Amino acid sequence: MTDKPNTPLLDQVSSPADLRKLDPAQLRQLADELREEVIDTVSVTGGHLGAGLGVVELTVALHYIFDTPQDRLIWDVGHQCYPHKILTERRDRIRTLRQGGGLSGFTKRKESGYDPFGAGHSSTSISAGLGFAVARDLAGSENNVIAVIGDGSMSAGMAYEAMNNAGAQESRLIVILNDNEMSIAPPVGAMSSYLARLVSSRTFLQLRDMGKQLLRRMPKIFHEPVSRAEEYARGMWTGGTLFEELGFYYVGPIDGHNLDHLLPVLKNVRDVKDGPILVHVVTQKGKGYEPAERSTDKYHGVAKFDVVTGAQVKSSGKAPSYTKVFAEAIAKEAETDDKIVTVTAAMPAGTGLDKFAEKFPKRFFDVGIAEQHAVTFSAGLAAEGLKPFCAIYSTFLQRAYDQVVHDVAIQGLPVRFAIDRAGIVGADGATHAGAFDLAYLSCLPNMVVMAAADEADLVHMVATAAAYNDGPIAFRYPRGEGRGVEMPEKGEVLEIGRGRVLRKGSKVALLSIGARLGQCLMAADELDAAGLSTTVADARFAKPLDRDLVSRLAGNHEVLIIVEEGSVGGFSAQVFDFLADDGLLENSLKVRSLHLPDAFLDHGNTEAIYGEVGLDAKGIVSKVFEALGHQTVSDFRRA
Ligand SMILES: Cc1ncc(C[n+]2csc(CCOP(=O)(O)OP(=O)(O)O)c2C)c(N)n1
Ligand SMILES: CC(=O)[C@@H](O)[C@H](O)COP(=O)(O)O
Ligand SMILES: [Mg+2]
Repeated sequence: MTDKPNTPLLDQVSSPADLRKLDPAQLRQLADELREEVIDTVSVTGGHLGAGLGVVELTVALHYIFDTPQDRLIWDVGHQCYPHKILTERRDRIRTLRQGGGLSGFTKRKESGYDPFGAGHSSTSISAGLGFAVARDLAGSENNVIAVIGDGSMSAGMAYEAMNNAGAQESRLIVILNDNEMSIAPPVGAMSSYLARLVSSRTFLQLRDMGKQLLRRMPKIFHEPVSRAEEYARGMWTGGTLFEELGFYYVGPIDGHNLDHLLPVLKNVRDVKDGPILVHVVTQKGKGYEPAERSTDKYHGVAKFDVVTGAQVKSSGKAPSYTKVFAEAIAKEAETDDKIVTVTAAMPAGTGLDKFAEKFPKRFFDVGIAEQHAVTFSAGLAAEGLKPFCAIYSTFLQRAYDQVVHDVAIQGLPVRFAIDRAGIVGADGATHAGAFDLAYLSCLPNMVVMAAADEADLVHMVATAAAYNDGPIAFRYPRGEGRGVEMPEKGEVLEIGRGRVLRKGSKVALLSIGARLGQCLMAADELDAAGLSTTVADARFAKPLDRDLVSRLAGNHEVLIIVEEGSVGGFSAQVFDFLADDGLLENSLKVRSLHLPDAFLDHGNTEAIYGEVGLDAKGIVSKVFEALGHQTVSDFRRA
């Protein structure tokens, strides 16, 4: 392709096929334009910025050297894939990123053939890549498989399980380790220190030692005359690393922003015909955008922002976020209880525990992206008499389910699970929605499960969890701001398994669990106004269920609506089970439940999603009329 004067190169490149027509000398300009496009886009959509900026050159080089989509390119987490989306036929929709009906903020199979594997959660790429590689071998195909994984994501067990398996297989798999010395926060752990040492200690000596061994696999670069760039690439072959011990060929470290280095190395790697290979690429998170480079989180995830100043749009801030309320409450409890310790799996800011860490550095543990370990580590702490608060997003706790069951619940250990982001999360979509915790925790013997109806209730639940020592206890709360209720001076210890009635009526009962309570109260206003006297109750506990409360609601009302921001099989299922067992469904009671549908909900505006699934006041009112056999309020009035 010829470079048209004054025409941005990016305008000529809508697919990797277009990209491959460019001269290598043009790729620098293309990368610069791509970076600008990413910044510009995220300034209007918000989203994950720093990670994508760090892999602009890598993205260009990968699509240039490899024959995507025939060659399978798998991005770990997928939060760094915006440059990839722009280059793979999605530039025209890039400004719909993370909006309802628009592009996902992560890789997604159903969105594009260039996304062979979807993600959102970390550390899956090597396992998936090995699956693709083995399937290719069984089919007798020749395509390459490339997994790109970050240094933070390398801390998770899955990555080691995958390397352990890949290192023992003959399958040809390319793993690119994108080392930017950052997770969301600065990375923690021995692996992170090891990578830092590896980067700073590479020497030519190791190279020569490994030369012979590599010769077998790398005939091309060692036998053919080489250009200066290839000479550089050759200079990067080293040995004796942890990765080599695991059976990988290790290449690197290389400067991931230097296309003159990336291109020949990737080309040579492409031409290796067997075995797993790991290319260690060093990049800078937030590269090329000064406000991101200089910020401590490298603009990992941002709201909409002003491109010139980097200033992000602030939230309306009417009420404190649940995360902040949790962070303050746990710090307060810890002041008077030195047994309290906190654990996060690489989300110190996301869970609010960074504030706890400032106050109690010795009682705070960031274990890296390692949810399974976080849970069992907490179990060990609890077994020795400490009071661990293990703060994990609902969606990420899914990864540690066996640890919750086997290491915590069966042994009845008093681990306190602070489950943030429970319910709809909006722009991150299905991979991050906290849909299932009520279902997967309430079915476990020995478990106490609470859900905060508002930010004041969350303070009480923190106090309750701190005081409860008889077994595991969990409390869930949603992403975002509270309802603006009055805050208590101090958390009050709640009676385990006891709900509360907020307003009393006689015809309709709304039994809410969690933060949809506000919508239930609004619905009750409407129902009362329509002549349907309405009770609103807050179950507070999904387990143990307040059977007395449920019996009273069932016995004294004509309609009972159960409202929860959770999946099928959650709180409603527990209530139905009890109603059926107790014979309470055998009278004239009309019971309905409002929960998340049996579907994975795509990303979008949170309020819009509530409307779509009927989990707002309007949906609750409609459900009541539906139960009474009327479609609308007017139908009801006419009847
Ligand atoms: C299982 C899981 N836990 C936590 C997260 C939240 N998370 C998303 S990206 C990220 C940091 C990843 O670091 P790294 O792989 O180095 O990528 P970088 O952002 O530095 O490019 C974390 C902790 C996640 N997506 N999945
Ligand atoms: C990619 C990822 O998993 C996280 O960055 C996540 O998007 C954070 O979500 P919150 O913004 O809710 O903390
Ligand atoms: Mg990183």
